[in-house]
Amino acid sequence: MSTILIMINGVPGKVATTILAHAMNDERFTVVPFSLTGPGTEKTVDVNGTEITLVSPGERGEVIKKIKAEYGPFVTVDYTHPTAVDTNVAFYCANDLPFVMGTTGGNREQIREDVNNSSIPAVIAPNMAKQIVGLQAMIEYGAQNFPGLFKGFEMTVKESHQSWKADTSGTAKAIIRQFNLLGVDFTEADIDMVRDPEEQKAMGIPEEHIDGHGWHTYTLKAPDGSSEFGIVHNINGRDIYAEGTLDAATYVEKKRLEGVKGHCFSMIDVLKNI
Ligand SMILES: NC(=O)C1=CN([C@@H]2O[C@H](COP(=O)(O)OP(=O)(O)OC[C@H]3O[C@@H](n4cnc5c(N)ncnc54)[C@H](OP(=O)(O)O)[C@@H]3O)[C@@H](O)[C@H]2O)C=CC1
Ligand SMILES: O=C(O)C1=N[C@H](C(=O)O)C[C@H](O)C1
Repeated sequence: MSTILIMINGVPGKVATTILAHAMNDERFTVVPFSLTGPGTEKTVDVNGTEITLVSPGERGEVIKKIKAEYGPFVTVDYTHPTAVDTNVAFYCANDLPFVMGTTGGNREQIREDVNNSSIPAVIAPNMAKQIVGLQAMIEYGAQNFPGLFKGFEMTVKESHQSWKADTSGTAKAIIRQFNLLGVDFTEADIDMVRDPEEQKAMGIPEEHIDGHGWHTYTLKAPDGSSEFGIVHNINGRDIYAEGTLDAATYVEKKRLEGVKGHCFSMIDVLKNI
């Protein structure tokens, strides 16, 4: 059976490197040993004994032509930086690189429009952990079938991540949008973001995961105070994102082979079809 060629961008970043290590151990994939990265000065990095060549933003136009000529079609996975999302998507669309976008941030409407106007399929989602995607699907079902169910309820949202995270949680933003449809009055600005390690330790986040976690709590209180509902998803480390990301990569490859062009899929699409 032939394997799927995969290039993971954002190495030596934390999540990109984790996903790369998982892909190397997954018999469905062969890794393209290049990674489009940021302006850092490293030229190569060793990941589990494989040398990955890092391609800086200024070099990528030339290098990608050579990679395509040498390897043929491959799936691109992006775990880079919120400030890089818009230009990366424009680059993937312009160079016909079907992709999985795990990076949060950017202009989400614009990136969907870019894909819709391109010749490639893509999966775009702020969370690739399949159990969280399942939870999102349940909330979306509620929003579509019982709009206004939580009207008048008071919502609080707390999300905690490693101190250097560049943006507000993309997952929290996506879940809030569904709760808005369920009737809750809440905006992204109301999210309680925790980035202070001391506060995180006091919340019970294990010391070894202060530098890599995503803890989310959503609570809803009835207007008369008589009832309270809660949703919690607490993730330590980054391994949980690998399975969903790699399933999304197989999905994008399947869509490419089917000839799908200019279409954005979600992780809920992936979950339903894998
Ligand atoms: N969808 C999901 O399930 C998940 C999404 N995420 C998201 O993934 C993203 C990455 O997170 P994380 O690994 O923790 O971040 P890191 O800061 O550890 O890594 C980001 C990497 O991106 C690189 N980078 C910066 N600019 C560019 C550019 N223009 N093109 C390509 N690469 C660039 C950085 O390079 P340099 O050091 O040179 O700047 C760095 O290597 C975040 O948006 C995060 O929210 C995280 C977990 C799960
Ligand atoms: O930066 C992270 O770490 C994470 N980012 C995603 C988000 O912004 O929601 C997903 C997860 O929470 C981890």
